[in-house]
Amino acid sequence: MGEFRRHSVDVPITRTLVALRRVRSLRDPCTNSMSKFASLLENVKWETGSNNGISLQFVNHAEHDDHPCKADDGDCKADDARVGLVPFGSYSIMEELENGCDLHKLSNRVLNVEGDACSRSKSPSSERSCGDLSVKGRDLACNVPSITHAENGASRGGYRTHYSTNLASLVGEYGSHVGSPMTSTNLSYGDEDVDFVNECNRGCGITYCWSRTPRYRGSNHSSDVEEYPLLSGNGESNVVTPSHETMSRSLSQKYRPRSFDELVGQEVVVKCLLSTILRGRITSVYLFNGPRGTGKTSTSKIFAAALNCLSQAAHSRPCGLCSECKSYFSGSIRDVKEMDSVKLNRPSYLRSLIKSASLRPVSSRFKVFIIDECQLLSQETWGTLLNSLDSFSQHSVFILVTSELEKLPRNVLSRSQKYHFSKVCDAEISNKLAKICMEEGIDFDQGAVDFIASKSDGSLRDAEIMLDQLSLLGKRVTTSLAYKLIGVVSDDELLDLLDLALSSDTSNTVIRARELMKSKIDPMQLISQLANVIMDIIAGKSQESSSATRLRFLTRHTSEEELNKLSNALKILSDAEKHLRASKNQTTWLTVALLQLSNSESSSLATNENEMSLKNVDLSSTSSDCPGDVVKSKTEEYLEKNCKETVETVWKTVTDLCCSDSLKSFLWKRGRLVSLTVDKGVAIAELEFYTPQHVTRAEKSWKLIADSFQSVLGCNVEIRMNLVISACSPPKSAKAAASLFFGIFSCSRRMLHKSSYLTTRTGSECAYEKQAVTNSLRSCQGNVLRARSVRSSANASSRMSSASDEGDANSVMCTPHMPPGDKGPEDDADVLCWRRTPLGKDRGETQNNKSSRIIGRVLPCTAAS
Ligand SMILES: Nc1ncnc2c1ncn2[C@@H]1O[C@H](COP(=O)(O)OP(=O)(O)OP(=O)(O)O)[C@@H](O)[C@H]1O
Ligand SMILES: [Zn+2]
Repeated sequence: MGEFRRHSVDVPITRTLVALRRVRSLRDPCTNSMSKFASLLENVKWETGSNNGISLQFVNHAEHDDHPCKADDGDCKADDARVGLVPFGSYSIMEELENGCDLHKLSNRVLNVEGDACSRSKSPSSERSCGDLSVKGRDLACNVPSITHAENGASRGGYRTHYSTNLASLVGEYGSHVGSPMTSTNLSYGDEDVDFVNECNRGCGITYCWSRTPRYRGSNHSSDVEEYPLLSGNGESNVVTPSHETMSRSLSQKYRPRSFDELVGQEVVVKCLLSTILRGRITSVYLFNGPRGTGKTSTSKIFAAALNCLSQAAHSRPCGLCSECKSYFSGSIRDVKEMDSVKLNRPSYLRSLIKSASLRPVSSRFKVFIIDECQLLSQETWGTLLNSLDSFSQHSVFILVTSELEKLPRNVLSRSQKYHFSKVCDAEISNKLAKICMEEGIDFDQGAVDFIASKSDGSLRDAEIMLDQLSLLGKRVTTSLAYKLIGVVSDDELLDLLDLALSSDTSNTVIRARELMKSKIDPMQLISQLANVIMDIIAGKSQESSSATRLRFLTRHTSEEELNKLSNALKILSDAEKHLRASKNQTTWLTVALLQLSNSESSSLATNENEMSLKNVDLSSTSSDCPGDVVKSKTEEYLEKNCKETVETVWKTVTDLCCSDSLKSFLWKRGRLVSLTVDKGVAIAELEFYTPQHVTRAEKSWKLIADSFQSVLGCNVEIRMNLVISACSPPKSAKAAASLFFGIFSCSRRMLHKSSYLTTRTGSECAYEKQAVTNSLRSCQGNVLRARSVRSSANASSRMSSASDEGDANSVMCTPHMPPGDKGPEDDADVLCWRRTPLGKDRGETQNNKSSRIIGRVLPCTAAS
C-alpha cells in the first residue's frame, strides 16, 4: 500500500521535528496517553479528513489563473489564522452543501489541501454564496492550476487522501508548495470555529452533517473507478504516488493502514470483522479497546469504509475502488462521522448526533459514527446515548474506541460487541519497521529495529515514531543511535563496565556502574543489556561491524578461563535479574552482582523471597567444623561459600573506597564485614573488630565507613560494630578484658535487638571462645544524619543514639550521662540507640545461660586473623 502515500505535504524537517516533539511532549509519560490537545494534533494527521480538524478549502480553478495571491503575500499571512485546518464540528464542504451552496460551483473547485502561506491569498472575485463560510473557503484559495473536468470529478472530495486519483499527482506536484498541517492546526483550532459553524448550520453541530442534504454526484462513476483507482491492488493501481522526498510526514501517519490487509498483528479482530461484513450481521455498537498505538482507530476507519464498500468481494472490502470507498477515503462521504468525545459532551452536539443517528443514511448503506477516546464521554452523555439507542436508525452503527475500558459504564460494555486489540509482538513490529525503512530508503541495522521494537511495548505507533526520530538523526539507523535516543547504554560503555567487573577492579566497577545508573539507565535495563552483550560474545557474534571496543574486549577474553568467567557472569546476572525484580534496592544488588563477576567459579546471590540478604554469619552458624552443628547440605555449603565471597568482595570495595589510606588499611587489617542484610531499603552492615581500641577507632570513623558503604550499595546504611573476643587473641590486660564485657541491647524502630550477643562456642577445632558485643549502632540515612553519643562514666554504662532528622550531617554531640537500666527511647520512632552495661552482671547472666542462651546472630567459627 505504499502507493497511498500522503500526497499533500512537503513539510521541512524542522517542522517535522517540531511536530514530533509536540506529539511526544503532549503524551503523558505515565499513561502513554495523549492529552486532549495532543489528540487534536494527532487527529489532524488523519487523512480522511472527517474528524481530523481539517476543513476543505476550495479554489475556483477557473479563477485561479488570475488569482492575485501570488502578489499578495501579506494577505495570505493575515489569513493564516483561518487556513486549512478547522477542528471537528467546524465548517466543511458538507455543511456548505447543506447550507445550499451551489453544487456546481463546488464541483468546480479544487481542494486547497493546506494553504501555502506563500501562495495563499484572497480571491476578490470569489462568490459568497454561502456567506461567510464561502468567503472563508475562497479567501484561502490556493494557487492551483486548472484541471480537467474529469479530474474535478475525481477530486470532488479531494480532501487529503491516500486513495488519491489523478489529484494525487496534482497535489503531489503542488504538495511541495503547501504548508505543514501542524502549522495550520495551531492557527485554526478554537471554539470560535464551532460556534461559527453552529450559527451557520442552524442546530446541526456535527461535522459533515448530511441530513437534508442532497447527495452530490460528481462526474466520476465507474469510469473513474477504473481510471483512477483509489486503492492499489498489487501493482494494478495507477495511483500516482509522490516520492518520499516530497512527503516529510510522520511515518506513523504515512503508514496508517488503509485496509485490513495492512493491519499488523490483529488477526483475530480482522477475521471477526471481515466475517461480520461477509455475513451481513452488523450490530449497532462496536467497542474497540486495547493498548495505545495498536491500530484501533485505524481499524475503526477501515471497518467503516468496509461497511459501505460496494465491492462484490466481501473479503476485499474496503476495495478502495468503488464510489463509496472513493468518497470515504477522499473524506467526502457524509455517512461516516468521527466524533470528538469531548465535544459530544456538549448537549447541542449530542442532540445533533442523536438526531442524525435517527435518520437514514444519506447515500451509503450505513451511517457510521466513530467515537474515539470514548472514555471521555460523561455519564450524562452515556445515559442519553444509551437511552436513545432504540430510536436510532437500524442503519446506524457506532464504533466506540478506547484504551481505557475500565472507565466505561457497565451497561455500555454489555450492549456492545467488544474487540480487544492486543499489543503487537516485537517480531511483527520489527518486520514492519524494516519494511518502512526499505520503502523510505532508510539505511538501518536489524539490531536497531529489533531494539526499537522491544522498547515500544507492543505499540506499533510508538515504534514508528521512534524510527521516525532516528531517521532524522543520521543517515543510518544504528543500534547505538537507538540506544542514545531511547536512553540505554551503548555497547562500548557496556563492554567497558564488563571489562572492569571481570578484572576485579572493584572500586572502578562500582564507580562506573553508579555513573551509568545515575545518568542513563535503570538497573534492570543495564542488567539485561549486560546479559545480552555477554550472550553475544559467548555465541561468537563478532562481526565486521563490531566496534573497536568490542574487538578489544574479544581479544582480551578469548581464553577458556575467560569464557568460563563470562558464562558464570551470565548466570550471576540472570540470578540477579530475578532478585532485582523483587527488590527495591536494585542499584545495590546490581552493584553486588557486578562485584561477583570476576569470580571464575559459579556463584550467585543468596536470597529469600522477601528480602535479599548476604549473611555468611548466619550460614556459618551451621558450620560443620563446630561439633554439634547440623551437617550442612550441599546447597548450604554452596550458598555459604558464595555469600562469604560476596561479603568479602563488598568489604574489599568498601575499604577501597575509603578516602583515607590509613583508615583503608586499618579497616582491611583489623576489621571485617560479617553480614550484610538489606531490609526495607536499609542495608545493615555488621562489622567485627577484635579489640576495644579498634572498635573505638572504627566508631570515630563510622561516618566515613557509612559513606563508603552507601556509595557501594546505593542505599541507606546502618552500621553495627561488634567486638569479638576470642581465646586465640586474648586481651592484653585485665583492664582491657574488663572493659570487654558488656551486655548489649540495641533498639531501633526498624529492628529491635534485645540480645546479649554473648556467645560462647566450643569445638574440637574451634578451641576459642568468642564473645561478641555489639557496642555501637550507627544509622546513616543518606547524607542527612544527626548522631548523638552518650557515654556514662561512673557505671561504665554509655549510650549512643543516632537519630536521623533534617539536621546537619556532622552534628555529633555527646551527652554526659545515661542512667543504668534506661532502655533508651525505644518508642521514639526516629532514634536508634544502643547501650553498654557493666561487665559483671551481664557476664554472669550470660555465663549462666551460656549453653542455652544464644540470642540473635551467631558468629562465625573462623576467627579473623
Ligand atoms: N495494528 C497496526 N497495524 C498497522 N499499523 C499500526 C497498527 N497499530 C498502530 N499502527 C500504526 O500506528 C498509528 C496509530 O494507530 P492507531 O491510531 O490506529 O492506534 P490506536 O490503537 O487507535 O491508538 P490510540 O489508542 O492511541 O488512539 C497508525 O497510523 C499506524 O501507522
Ligand atoms: Zn469499495
